[in-house]
Amino acid sequence: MDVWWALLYAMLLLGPFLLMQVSSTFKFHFKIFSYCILCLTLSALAVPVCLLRNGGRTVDNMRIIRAFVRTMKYVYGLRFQVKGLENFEVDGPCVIISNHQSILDMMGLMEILPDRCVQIAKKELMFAGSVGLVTYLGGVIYINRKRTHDAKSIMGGVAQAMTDDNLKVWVYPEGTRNNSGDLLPFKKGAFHLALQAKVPIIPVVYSSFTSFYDKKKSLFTGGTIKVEVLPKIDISELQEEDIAGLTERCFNDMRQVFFRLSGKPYTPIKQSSSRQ
Ligand SMILES: CCCCC/C=C\C/C=C\CCCCCCCC(=O)SCCNC(=O)CCNC(=O)[C@H](O)C(C)(C)COP(=O)(O)OP(=O)(O)OC[C@H]1O[C@@H](n2cnc3c(N)ncnc32)[C@H](O)[C@@H]1OP(=O)(O)O
Ligand SMILES: CCCCCCCC/C=C\CCCCCCCC(=O)OC[C@@H](O)COP(=O)(O)O
Repeated sequence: MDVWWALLYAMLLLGPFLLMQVSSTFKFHFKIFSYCILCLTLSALAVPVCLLRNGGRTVDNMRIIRAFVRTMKYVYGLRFQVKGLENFEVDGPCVIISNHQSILDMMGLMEILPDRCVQIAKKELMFAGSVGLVTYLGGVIYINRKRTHDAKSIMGGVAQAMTDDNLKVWVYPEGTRNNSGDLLPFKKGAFHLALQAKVPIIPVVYSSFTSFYDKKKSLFTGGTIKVEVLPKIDISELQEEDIAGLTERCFNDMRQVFFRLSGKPYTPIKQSSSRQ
């Protein structure tokens, strides 16, 4: 009999806790699901607007996509505090690099996206229904990350297009989403691209999402994201052999700003020693 009483007490004590856990996990997944549905719906609305305004695949469609995506932050209670936007005022093309934490980054990207700017994306995005179609219409450049050789040759073509069509290119040098509260070591594609196109690099840093968005804790609430556009880095004097140093410099500079914006103490590490 005592065992039954003990079980009853345990259920009464643990029940609400378990229910809360289940409901917070459910709420998290529901919010992510709703985000995807919203992206698919807005993309489906944006596609005909892009086609009617600009006829087909062109970077001019990015202005339309940007206008649609900028409305999404209100749905999720996100605010952006942006500093250094004047650093985007460069004459002609450039490579923009930024940290990548989650699919929510699309809102931060579109919040500050300069005109005539396309992004480098994994090719899988092309098959994401209306989202894939709208990214195609906006001029997004797709790469196959599993085939380094193909990715490199596509990036080579991009360097030429940047100067021919006066394009800015946005690259996530971490190469994947990373919500760990730190930066992943940078891949080198963005730096080769800047050197091949002979254009400056503009780093952009977003503060850590972990206080309001954390997959492991099923946390997704509203919050403020601090964004800083850093001064351009001139690469005109650099050669191929300087790429490792340039990558390291950008990684360290951005990591330092990332920790400052996220209100966390900075501890230096070497990008090469943090490679996985
Ligand atoms: C209307 C409502 C809409 C709703 C919302 C929807 C969408 C919004 C619309 C539009 C926005 C779309 C935004 C999409 C964002 C998507 C983000 C992503 O998909 S991130 C993932 C894809 N991106 C990347 O991977 C970019 C970063 N990666 C790289 O740059 C890589 O370097 C690489 C080119 C992919 C190669 O990968 P690898 O793993 O092999 O990298 P390494 O850096 O280790 O390089 C190996 C070796 O090669 C040398 N190298 C690299 N690049 C080059 C080059 N271009 N030329 C010559 N050599 C190169 C490098 O130096 C290494 O050699 P070594 O070690 O000797 O130095
Ligand atoms: C009929 C087909 C239906 C397909 C349904 C697809 C569902 C997806 C719908 C909406 C997703 C909205 C995502 C917005 C764009 C996100 C871009 C992005 O952040 O990609 C992640 C990529 O940077 C890195 O990928 P990994 O972290 O390496 O993985």
